[in-house]
Amino acid sequence: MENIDLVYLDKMEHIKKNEFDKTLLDNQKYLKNIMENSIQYQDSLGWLDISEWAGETAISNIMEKAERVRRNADVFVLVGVGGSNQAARAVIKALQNDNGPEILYAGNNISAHYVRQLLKKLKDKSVYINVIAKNFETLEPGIGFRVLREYLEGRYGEEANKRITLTGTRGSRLDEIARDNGYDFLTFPDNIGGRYSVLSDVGLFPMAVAGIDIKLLAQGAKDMQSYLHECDPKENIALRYATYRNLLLEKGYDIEMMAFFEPQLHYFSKWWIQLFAESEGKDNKGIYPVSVNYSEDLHSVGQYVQDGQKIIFETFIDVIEQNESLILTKDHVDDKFDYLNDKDFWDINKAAFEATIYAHSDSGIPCLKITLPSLNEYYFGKMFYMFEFACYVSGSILGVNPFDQPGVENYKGYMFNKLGRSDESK
Ligand SMILES: O=P(O)(O)OC[C@H]1O[C@](O)(CO)[C@@H](O)[C@@H]1O
Repeated sequence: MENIDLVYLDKMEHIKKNEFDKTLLDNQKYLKNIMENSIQYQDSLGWLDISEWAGETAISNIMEKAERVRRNADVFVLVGVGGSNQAARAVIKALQNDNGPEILYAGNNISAHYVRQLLKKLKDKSVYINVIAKNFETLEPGIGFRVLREYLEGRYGEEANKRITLTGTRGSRLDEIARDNGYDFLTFPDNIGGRYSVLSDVGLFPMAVAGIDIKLLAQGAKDMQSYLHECDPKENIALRYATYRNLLLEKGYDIEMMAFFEPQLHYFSKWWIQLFAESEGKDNKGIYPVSVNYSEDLHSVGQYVQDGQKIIFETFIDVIEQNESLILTKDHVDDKFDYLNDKDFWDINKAAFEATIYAHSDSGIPCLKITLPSLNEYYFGKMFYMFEFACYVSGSILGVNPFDQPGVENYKGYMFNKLGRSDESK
């Protein structure tokens, strides 16, 4: 199988070749530190070797449990927020085909309107849910679970417990609730934070329920792991990516914009945003990660990217293998689009991609291009592992702890006060 590739386009030479080579050499010390299993973040590195939580036994256990739900569910509701739902949602939204249960999402907002609409969608359907939360203190999944639990008990009575799977850390409140009520329980690994948890029960169980080939996804991640751990450091895509982005930050490029022309990648970019924002945005440091869904967003932020302040660099995802075809046929109306007759949407989209990256890099915007051989489970696995690894390297270069998120707690304190949470309910 081919690998993911990284190309850097920089017409104005913001980063000179010798500067890059020298910095890359210098940054190899961070890679070495990671490979030598630095003890610094030992309690957060359960994702680094995927065999710990996504080895063969784990995968077959997940598949067996998922098969029971797949056979019986019309609708499967994933209840979770942030690292607890983003990775599964990214893959399911991109790759799920028509067979298997419909996957819905709850516990990722506190909107009365959203939850009411969701409950309407469950009517007359066979409903199963999976609640995923590391500590089960976050408000969104907490009250999302309560609403759905009441709904399921109202509809199925004592049988409701067979329709509920909880994913939490061993010994957590969620674990106790599962034991007290006879719910199925999966493990949220203690040694993995939410945003790094895709290759564990957290990300893989909902994917398997949706019919995603999780074996292939784990294989992609495993191959990327071996490559990143064994390749020549000068070729290491994660080290190169981390080096480019930190050099660009030093030169005033404070915003990284992930850009793609396949809407299938929308939720993947949301996963990527959480990964880098929570890992690097601390101690008054970090690149601000955002994403754009081109070509649509060329008609909104495209103007700013091209002509606005030069504070943005773009990371394009270029999908190589054509995954669909739609030919524009000649039409009886003279709509002035005949120059596109017999052309495939795929090729028109590619032309838009090439024109955009040319126009942006030509006007001095530094552009990274990640070539993705195909949009399938295998390459999603590779991308997940590559970006997680790169985030660890990049956070180390930046000098921050890539595994905590102390800032998130701030607003929570004020919100809990407003809502009257007492110390006893902690
Ligand atoms: O799995 P939990 O504990 O509900 O946390 C969900 C998410 O909430 C956050 O703490 C942010 O509020 C993320 O870091 C995390 O992924």
